[in-house]
Amino acid sequence: MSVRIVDVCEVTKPISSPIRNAYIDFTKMTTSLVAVVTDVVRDGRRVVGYGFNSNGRYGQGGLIRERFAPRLKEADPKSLLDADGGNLDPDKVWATLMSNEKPGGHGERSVAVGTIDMAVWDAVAKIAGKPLFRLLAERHGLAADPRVFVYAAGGYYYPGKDLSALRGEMRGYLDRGYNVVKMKIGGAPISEDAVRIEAVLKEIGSQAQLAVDANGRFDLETAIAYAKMLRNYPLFWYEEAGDPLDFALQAALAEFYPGPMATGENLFSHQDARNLIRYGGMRPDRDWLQFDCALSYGLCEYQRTLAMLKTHGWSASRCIPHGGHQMSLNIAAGLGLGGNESYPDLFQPYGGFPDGVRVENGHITMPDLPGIGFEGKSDLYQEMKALAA
Ligand SMILES: O=C([O-])CC(=O)C(=O)O
Ligand SMILES: [Mg+2]
Repeated sequence: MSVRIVDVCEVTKPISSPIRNAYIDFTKMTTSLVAVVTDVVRDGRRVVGYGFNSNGRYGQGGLIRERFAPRLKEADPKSLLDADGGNLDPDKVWATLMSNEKPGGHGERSVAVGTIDMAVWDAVAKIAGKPLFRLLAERHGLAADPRVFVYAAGGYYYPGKDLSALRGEMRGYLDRGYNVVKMKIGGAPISEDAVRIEAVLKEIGSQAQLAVDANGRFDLETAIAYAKMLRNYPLFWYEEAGDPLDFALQAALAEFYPGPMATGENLFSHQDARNLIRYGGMRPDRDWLQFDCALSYGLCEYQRTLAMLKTHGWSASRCIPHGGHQMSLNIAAGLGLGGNESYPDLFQPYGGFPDGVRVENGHITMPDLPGIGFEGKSDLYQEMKALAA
């Protein structure tokens, strides 16, 4: 049996809402939805792999349609296959996507490639007839753990949102089974943010822990001022204080903030991730890494990032990716990450879990669906099917 990619389709979809973090609002946010259509038939249906990019970087239709999809469609189909020709080889597909691309400058193209890569892995696992997390665990000689820690991200600035609305939002997450919640900081004066944090801490009490996210807004002086305020609270983490590429700022901050810090969602290659590990002063015993494969060249690249972390003494369990998608849930369950982000009320239908999956004590259990599991989430699959089925 041979496998052939017969089409790569893309459509750009809105994931807009009036929310705001310290850096951007999401009133015009979009995502690319991609389908990699194969000529393989499973259970009477053509195998189609699906992917989309995480929130925050907009759709990548131009790059996908003009540069990356044509490379796959023009490639010799045999050059994309694994050793026995029975499935696609994601690394060979990745190398084809990245042919004639210079090193460095990892910007939008890492999002475009990450989106296609998600669809390729979905197709590969479906052709293998397995959930992606089981396929990944097998390939790495690991035991899959379908139980994955998830936390509820939200707490955005929103027109007219007062403290009681913020508290109500957080209460809603606790009611849905989460025990870690996240809110935005840095989009208001520090005194106001301190009041917001106190209000949330009062609401969640001992039922949950709070993480805060500055979205890269602060200069060193402000990051330190916040560190001095935040260190008075037992926070789950202090996220992305300064510019994602300002490793010196991140390293300096550790002197002022003994608690856990998190960053990495805006680093888009294993080389950028390596620079954070080399120069960012991140502490493998307490800090968290948030690289998101759907923004950073996909799972092929994420596996290189995990290998790099290992050589630097970091455990995969320190990774809790940004993005709230099922792709990272599979990586977490298959490769032993520390968990995954989730946005219970945002970016639908792309984020979240298959229908019927519930959060219990801050964890979900992955159902055994072939591929990434998108077919188990009916509102999402509806959009995917409309693109290609
Ligand atoms: O607001 C955003 O851009 C999303 C974000 O940082 C997160 O989920 O950590
Ligand atoms: Mg963040």
